[in-house]
Amino acid sequence: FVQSEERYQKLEKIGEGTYGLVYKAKDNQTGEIVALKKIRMDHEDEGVPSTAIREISLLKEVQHPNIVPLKDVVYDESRLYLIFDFVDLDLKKYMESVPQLDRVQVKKFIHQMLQALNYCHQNRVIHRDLKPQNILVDIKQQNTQIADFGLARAFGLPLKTYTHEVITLWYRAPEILLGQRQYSTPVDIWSLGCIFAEMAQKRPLFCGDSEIDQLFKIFKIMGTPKESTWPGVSTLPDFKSTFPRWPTPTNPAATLGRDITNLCPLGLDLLAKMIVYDPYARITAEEALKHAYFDDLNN
Ligand SMILES: NS(=O)(=O)c1cc(-c2nc3ccccc3s2)cs1
Repeated sequence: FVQSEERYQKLEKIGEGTYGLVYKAKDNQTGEIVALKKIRMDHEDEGVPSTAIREISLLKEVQHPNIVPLKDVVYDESRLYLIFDFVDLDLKKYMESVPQLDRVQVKKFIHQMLQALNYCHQNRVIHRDLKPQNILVDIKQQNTQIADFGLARAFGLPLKTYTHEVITLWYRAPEILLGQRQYSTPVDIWSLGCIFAEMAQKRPLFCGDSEIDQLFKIFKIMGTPKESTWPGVSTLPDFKSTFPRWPTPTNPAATLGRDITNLCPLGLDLLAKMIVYDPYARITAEEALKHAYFDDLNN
C-alpha cells in the first residue's frame, strides 16, 4: 500500500485522543476527507503488539449507521494509524454550541446510540470509554456515530493520554472504579446513562476529579453501594468498608429527577434503569430499546 505519510495529507489537528493525536486529513488516493488517528504505543521501539493489530483489524468488520466506519488501519515504522470517516463535530462541542438540546433530539440521539451499543454488544465488542468526545454528530442528518469502539481492549485504558492530559472519569462505571477486572457490556450502559442525563440537563451527572471523588459523587446521589443493593460489591478489590455511608434513595428516578428537570417521567425511568449499581441488574441495550420512552419516536 502507499505509505501513510504520502497517502494521507494532514490538514489540521482536531483533537488529542486517548491514544494519540487526531487529524483531519485528505486521502490523496480517493480525495475523501478523513479523520486520522495516530496511535502512540508507549514502547515505540517494540512496535505494536500483534494482538492489538488483530483486535483492531476485527473492528473494520464492525459496520453500523451509528458507528463511525473504520476505513483503514495503517501500520508503518512501528506507528499505528486508524483512518475513519470524517464527521463534522463531536457531541461535547455540539452540546457546548447549542443553548439546549430539545427533548426530541435527546430521544433520537440516545435511541441511535443504544442501537450502536446493541449491535456491538451482540458481537461481544465493548467500548469501555464512551464519552461525548467520542460520539460524533452529523448535524445535517441529525445523526450520531460512536467512535473508538473496541480500542480500549486492544490498547488498554491509560490514566493519562500520551500528552499527560487527564482522562475523564465522569462516565466510568462503578465496577471499573471499584477495580473489577472482568467488567463487561454493562459498563457502556452506565456511560450512556451519564451522557443521556448530560444531554438533557447540559451538565455532567457525576463530575469527579479523581477516582475516589468520582465514586463519592456517585454515592452521594445513588447511595453508598452495599451487599443488599449490589450483591458482591464488598468483595471488589477497591471497595472499602470504611467508605462513608450515604443513604440509598427509595425512588432513584425521583432522586435523579431533582437534578434533571428537562427529562420526562418515562425518560427518568429509563435513566434510573441505566444508572443501576449491579451490572447484572442494569438494563441492557436490547431491553432499553423496547422502553416506552421510545414509543413516540416516529421512525
Ligand atoms: N473536536 S471537534 O472539533 O468537535 C471534532 C472532532 C472530529 C472527529 N473526531 C473523530 C474521532 C474519531 C473518528 C472520527 C472523528 S471526526 C471532527 S471535528
